[in-house]
Amino acid sequence: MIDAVLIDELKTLVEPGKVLTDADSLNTYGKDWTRQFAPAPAAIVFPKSIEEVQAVVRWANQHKVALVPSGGRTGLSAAAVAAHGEVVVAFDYMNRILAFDEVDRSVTCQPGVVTEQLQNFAEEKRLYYPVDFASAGSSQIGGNIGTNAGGIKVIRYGMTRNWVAGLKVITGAGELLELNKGLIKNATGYDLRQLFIGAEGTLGFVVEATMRLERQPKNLTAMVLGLPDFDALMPTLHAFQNRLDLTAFEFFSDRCLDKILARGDIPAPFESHCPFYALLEFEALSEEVANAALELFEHCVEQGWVLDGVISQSEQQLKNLWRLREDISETIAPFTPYKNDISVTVSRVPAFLKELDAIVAANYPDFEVLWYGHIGDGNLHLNILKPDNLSRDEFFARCATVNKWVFETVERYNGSISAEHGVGMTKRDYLGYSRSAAEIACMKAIKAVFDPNGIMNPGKIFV
Ligand SMILES: O=C(O)CC[C@@H](O)C(=O)O
Ligand SMILES: [Zn+2]
Repeated sequence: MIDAVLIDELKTLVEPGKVLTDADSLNTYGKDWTRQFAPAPAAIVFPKSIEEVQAVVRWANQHKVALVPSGGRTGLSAAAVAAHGEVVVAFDYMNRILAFDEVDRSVTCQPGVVTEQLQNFAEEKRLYYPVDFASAGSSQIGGNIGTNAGGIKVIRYGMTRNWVAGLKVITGAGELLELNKGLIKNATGYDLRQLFIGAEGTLGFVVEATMRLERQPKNLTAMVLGLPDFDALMPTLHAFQNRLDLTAFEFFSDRCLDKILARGDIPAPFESHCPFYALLEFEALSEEVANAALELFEHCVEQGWVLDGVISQSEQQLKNLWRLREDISETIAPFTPYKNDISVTVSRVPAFLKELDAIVAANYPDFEVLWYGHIGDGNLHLNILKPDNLSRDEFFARCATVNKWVFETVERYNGSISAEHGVGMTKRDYLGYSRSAAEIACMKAIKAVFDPNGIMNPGKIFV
């Protein structure tokens, strides 16, 4: 347990007022969006420089105090939750863009830079930061790197990992490492940068990141298609992918759409009611491309894969169509959803989905089950909504009993029990379904190298 003397010592390492211990701050900074674990940090510290982060980590080593990193707190796996008296290191005051290089097309950021801030900065430079998701307005670059954030454009641009050109980190041992230094080519042995991406702060803290930028997409155009069943999804994806370079291929069920439309602020895509919807996006670079999209639509209708559809004709329509998909997570949040974020290779999605849907239907006959996700990446989000008559604990306990069947299916399909939300505390006990015992032993050994005293976000990913 951390006593007042230790907290006073911590206060000397940062600027005045940058250690908070009031109940409100502990509650706010001690949790992420999972809301599944009660936050109980001992203090929140806000460093303003690399040197201050380093001093905090050294102090934590000296006194064996556990540290939890905190960014935009939009995570969905409880990786940034401090539930056991840890000190939370929040990067809100390290939120500046430090440098831009137009030749390298790179931008150097402090970890607290908000994703949207980077996206807007890139736009000002007539470039593009392509990692995007609904929480881009709050999530921070440090957290995106810690979780290797994915989102809605992965089919074309890949995960955050693809965009990290260099990192400065403070390891759990308190050392500053400068990893890869923005290079494209660097064949000098182990690429330690990659270890810190997706490590959920268990090896050290990212204190600076050089991110790559891309050319801006031109004339982005979205289509929302209504589909009769799951089976129509993959042939539709293949048909479009064969002729168009897609920037997104997402899907959601009618139940998701019902929840969105019930808000009353987003128009329905079209009148027909369909069991499933796909949202695809491409750059309409020429009339030929636009015509190809329409031909593909007609082809899919003829094949019986698509029942109805709409194509965006303006920037506003593009935005509205995207909201049908992007706003699902936030819209269903008040229904206390039980979440699963799973993936398999794209070719295995149809069989996998069928098996899972049967498991879910058999085990949750009285629950409302919502399917959506990044189907073009093989990534499904399964959300189960809590019925009013069940307590939160009862509901989560019932969902957890079915996890075993879901994860066994994931394992049989060589899939992942966490496609893009990370492991944190929510998936920790299930890691063995996706990683072998030998792999987990290697991961633990790696952690011991960078974090010999086990102070960096302990209890996340594995115990
Ligand atoms: O809340 C979820 O289950 C998914 C959130 C996010 O990854 C999304 O794709 O909308
Ligand atoms: Zn997602």
